[in-house]
Amino acid sequence: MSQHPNTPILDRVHLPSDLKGLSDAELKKLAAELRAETISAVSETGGHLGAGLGVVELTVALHAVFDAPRDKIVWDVGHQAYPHKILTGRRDRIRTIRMKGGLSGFTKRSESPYDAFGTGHSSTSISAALGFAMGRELGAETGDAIAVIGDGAMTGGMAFEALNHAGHLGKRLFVVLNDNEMSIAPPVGALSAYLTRLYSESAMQDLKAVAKGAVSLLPGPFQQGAKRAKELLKGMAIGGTMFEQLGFTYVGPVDGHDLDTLLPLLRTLKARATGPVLIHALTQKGKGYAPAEARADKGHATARFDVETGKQYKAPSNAPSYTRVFAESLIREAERDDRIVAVTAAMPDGTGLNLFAERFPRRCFDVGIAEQHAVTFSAGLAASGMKPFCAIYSTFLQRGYDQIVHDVAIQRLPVRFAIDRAGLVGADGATHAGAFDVGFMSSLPGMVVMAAADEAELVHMVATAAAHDEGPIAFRYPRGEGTGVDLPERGIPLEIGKGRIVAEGARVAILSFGTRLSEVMAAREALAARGLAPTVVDARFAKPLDTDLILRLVAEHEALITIEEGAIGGFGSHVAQFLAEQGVFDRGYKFRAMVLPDTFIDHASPADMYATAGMNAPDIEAKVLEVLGVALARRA
Ligand SMILES: Cc1ncc(C[n+]2csc(CCOP(=O)(O)OP(=O)(O)O)c2C)c(N)n1
Ligand SMILES: CC(=O)[C@@H](O)[C@H](O)COP(=O)(O)O
Ligand SMILES: [Mg+2]
Repeated sequence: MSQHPNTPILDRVHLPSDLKGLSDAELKKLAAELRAETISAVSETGGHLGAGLGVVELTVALHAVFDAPRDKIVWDVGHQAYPHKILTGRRDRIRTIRMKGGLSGFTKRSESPYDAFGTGHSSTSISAALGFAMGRELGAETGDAIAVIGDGAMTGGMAFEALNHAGHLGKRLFVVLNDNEMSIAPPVGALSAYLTRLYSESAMQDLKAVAKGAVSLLPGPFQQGAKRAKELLKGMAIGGTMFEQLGFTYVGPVDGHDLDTLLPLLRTLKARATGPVLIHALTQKGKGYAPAEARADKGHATARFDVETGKQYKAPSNAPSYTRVFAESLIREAERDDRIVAVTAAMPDGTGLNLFAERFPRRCFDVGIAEQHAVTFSAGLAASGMKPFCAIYSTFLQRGYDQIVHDVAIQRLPVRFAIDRAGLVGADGATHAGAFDVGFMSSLPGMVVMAAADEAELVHMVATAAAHDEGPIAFRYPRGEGTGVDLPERGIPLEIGKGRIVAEGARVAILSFGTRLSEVMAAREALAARGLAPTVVDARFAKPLDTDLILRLVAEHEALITIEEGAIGGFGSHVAQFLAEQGVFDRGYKFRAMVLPDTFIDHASPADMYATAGMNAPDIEAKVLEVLGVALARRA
């Protein structure tokens, strides 16, 4: 069907196969339309903007040259995949992204055959792409494997594990290093400096010659006896790039926004590559949208915004965020104790340690996206007598678990783990849920595990951690705003292993661990209408348990219910284990543990996710009635 010449090309593109018939000039026009559509969509939904704008041309070029879904494109982290989603049959749903029932904010296999691999956590793409490549070598029905990994993600250790293995195997694999000189914050580390040298010391390869068919600029494997890329890098001390030392053909640096370069380059590489190839593409995070380009984070994450002005529509906050309360409390403790230092893994702003770094620049370390290193680096700091606060989101702390066990717990080193984003986090969905830290931390001998019920409790827990030198200690708190409770002038160290009674009552005792406490109190209010008034306790500690208090509650109540923002294996499991060992269940004592269900809960608002998990006030009310055998009359 002939289209009106002014019909946007994007209106004609539903799947990557629709790109094959487009000329290079039309592909360039498409890129401009795709960028505009990405900006428009994110302005309505909020989400990750800068990274996607930085890969618009790469997205068009990769889908024009390669043949997804047979060819597997793996987007590292996946936060840059909005343009990819628009080109792969999801333009009609892109304005549902990160919303309940909508598209995931990252790539997700169950969402589309074009999402070759689920991402969300950084630095996994090369490993996954190599897996696809070796599957192909062994006869799987797949084509090429292409990992698109950012300069920030490249600082993740597993990226090097994968490069090392890929270089060893020597099989055809493409790695596009999307180098925009940004992580969430400006990147840290020697690798970033090295990458900068790669394109400051060596002329940007003028690969336009490739467009004329002259391939003389490409490295040796692409033509007999020709000069290798090393000619372009001969000024480098090591004679060739680090990537070549690892067995890759290094191609670059190239302009990652120039389709006149990218298209012929990718076509040539696709036609000729016989082994692993790393294409070093220079891009700009937030490219093509001035308000994003101008921001310090280049528009990494954004609320909904006005396209014309870039002004974000941010709901007014009623209370400081838990993150801010943590950071300000830590600063106050650090003013009194110069042994306190802080460690973040590429999340200075997300953890609030950017505030700490402003105050104590020499005592704050951003190690890059390197959680394993962050943990053992903290262990080294503790072993040297410092008081390290290792601030890592619950979900990302999973990356450093062996280091927590082997380097911290076994040696009983007093590392303080500030575990932010505990529980269900909302729009980032299942990959970012802080669901498991209570379980994996409280099973470790000698680990103290706390959860703040509100931001005032968090202030005291920071003080408790600062004072606790006997071994490792962890405290968790959720994403987002606090409850608005008054904050104490100064944190007072809590007695380790002791909970607090929040409300005296009868018949049922609810032992709450963390911020479900507010929902518990709301349920208690609703139960009053039925003449029921449960005792409510803020456990404060999952380890060590307040066993005296638990036994007293058992003695004084018919039933005990625990609740926590975590999966099975955490606080409730430890209470159940303790009661079982005490023989409490032998006499049929009633006990329920409210934990996250044994499933991964998709993105929505945190309240909606907790409703799905059955852990809001109505669910708690129902649990009390169920354990007492009281029928829950239909609520009007
Ligand atoms: C293991 C892990 N740690 C931290 C994060 C948080 N995070 C998301 S994106 C990002 C920066 C990624 O930088 P880069 O790879 O350069 O991509 P860019 O945003 O620059 O496109 C970080 C630290 C994560 N997703 N996974
Ligand atoms: C893509 C990624 O992993 C981070 O940007 C993450 O989304 C940050 O989460 P917060 O928004 O909770 O800081
Ligand atoms: Mg980057």
